[in-house]
Amino acid sequence: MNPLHGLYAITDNTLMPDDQTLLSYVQQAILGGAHVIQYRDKTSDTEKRYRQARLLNELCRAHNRTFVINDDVQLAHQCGAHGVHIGQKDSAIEIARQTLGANAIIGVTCHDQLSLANSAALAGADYVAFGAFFPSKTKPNAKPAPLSLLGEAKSILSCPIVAIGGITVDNASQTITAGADMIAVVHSLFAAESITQQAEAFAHAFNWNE
Ligand SMILES: Cc1ncc(COP(=O)(O)OP(=O)(O)O)c(N)n1
Ligand SMILES: Cc1nc(C(=O)O)sc1CCOP(=O)(O)O
Ligand SMILES: [Mg+2]
Repeated sequence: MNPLHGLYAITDNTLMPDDQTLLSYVQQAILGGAHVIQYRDKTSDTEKRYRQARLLNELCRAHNRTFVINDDVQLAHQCGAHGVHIGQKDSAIEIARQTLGANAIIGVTCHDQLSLANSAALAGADYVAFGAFFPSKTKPNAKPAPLSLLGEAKSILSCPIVAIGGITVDNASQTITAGADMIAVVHSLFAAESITQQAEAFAHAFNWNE
């Protein structure tokens, strides 16, 4: 299994408010074919975040899935995650690398800007993320990005490319055809009636389009 390819599932502290729901939803996503899991909890409950990050790390390791923490380099280090996803206002890539080591996976948000992706790649990012490609229920104010950006990025970057923002089963193939190696999804996956079936549908989008 390519650890940086396919469906990239991002958790949500509103849709999955307690430990049991979080673990159950993520397990269903994994069974449906999610390759990468990101723990994204925007609360300031340090104790809960540490506990949940450790639980998810165990689950992902047991299923041989890539586990990444959003924003928090120290939490990624403490819970033993494979890596961290950092935005333009989060820690610097150099700090994340120093803290997590040479083998850690460091992903970087690049919004709609190739120049940010170039800088991130030069600084050692393992993947770059662009978005938002469609209106997002999770982040309604995310700046829009054009699909053409994915093809342009593919032609100049050698690291994997993530597409994010409002991705659904219906529009996923547009991002894959345009050049995305991974599609990062919150709402359309974790608010689905059957998370496993929805993850399968996203995973199939890669088989049909590559
Ligand atoms: C895979 C992926 N791509 C982009 C983001 C957004 O990161 P950021 O801009 O730091 O915003 P927050 O997620 O922290 O609100 C992401 N988390 N994951
Ligand atoms: C966390 C995040 N970052 C974005 C960006 O554009 O950088 S869009 C987004 C939310 C993704 O959730 P959904 O799949 O529900 O739209
Ligand atoms: Mg962030």
